[in-house]
Amino acid sequence: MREEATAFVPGHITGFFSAHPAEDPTKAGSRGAGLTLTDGVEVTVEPAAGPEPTVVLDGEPIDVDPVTTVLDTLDAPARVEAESDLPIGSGFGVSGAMAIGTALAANRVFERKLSRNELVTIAHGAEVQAGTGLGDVVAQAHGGVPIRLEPGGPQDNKLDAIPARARVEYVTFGQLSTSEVLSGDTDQLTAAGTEALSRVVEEPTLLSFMYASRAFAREAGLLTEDVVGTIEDVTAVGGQASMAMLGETVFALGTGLSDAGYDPAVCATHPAGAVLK
Ligand SMILES: Nc1ncnc2c1ncn2[C@@H]1O[C@H](COP(=O)(O)OP(=O)(O)O)[C@@H](O)[C@H]1O
Ligand SMILES: CC(C)(COP(=O)(O)O)[C@@H](O)C(=O)O
Repeated sequence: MREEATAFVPGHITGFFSAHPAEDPTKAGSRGAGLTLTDGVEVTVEPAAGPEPTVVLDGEPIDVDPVTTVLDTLDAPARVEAESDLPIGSGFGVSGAMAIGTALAANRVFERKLSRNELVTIAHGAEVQAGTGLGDVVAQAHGGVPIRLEPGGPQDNKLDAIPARARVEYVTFGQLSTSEVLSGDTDQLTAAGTEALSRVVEEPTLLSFMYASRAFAREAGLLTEDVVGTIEDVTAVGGQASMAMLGETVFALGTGLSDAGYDPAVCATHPAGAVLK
């Protein structure tokens, strides 16, 4: 057994998505598109001192169901320490990042000898089962600007990508519970997500991704006053912004938010996917 291993996982902002439930959580998931980010989560795994696993995020103990499930599945009694550039619960896929980072690092520390696809499948299934996400894990494993054409883990889904990179700015106003939204009626959201995906498939550019994301945000009925006002401010100065699903967060390409007078966090699209360091 190794002493410890660390993985870096990019954050993932979903612009739009449709929900595709299935009995088997490794086959369930979402279609959609989003941006993976150079801001992300660094996850370090070491054997736990006692029999109980512990999970710590930015110095505070935390319960993240998908992480517990990943540790159980890998039979890895571990201490997981995560450092995040991004807030949890605000649409950046932090729970998914912790799940896949834990899977990659625990596989190494406990010498489980699973393949990358097997580890991504475990993390994806754990995230879907917990209701904390549907497509973040596979997007975060891929990197870039992934288009999720078919739902599910790596054995079932189909991914493409927008061949582009960009500076990304974001501001967060608060949290939105992904599991609450996903456990409600998702019909309207899925209809809007399907329409948005067909636009981006027809024209896989960042600009069409932003148009499709804004239309989705409007139609999905999830906008808050702060989010609407901020998107309008960016539009007024000729920028491109939309809402990060599912969080009270606005993201913009280039200098959209700073041009509109905000003081955003700044990063870029991530060129690769989750990696062991
Ligand atoms: N202080 C906290 N704030 C938000 N989520 C928390 C907190 N502590 C634990 N959690 C858990 O973390 C997960 C966050 O999932 P989610 O809302 O999908 O976030 P993200 O958008 O970052 O993936 C949930 O399982 C939630 O129960
Ligand atoms: C939008 C969401 C269902 C949740 O994303 P988050 O709140 O960041 O966990 C995502 O997993 C997706 O399928 O696109």
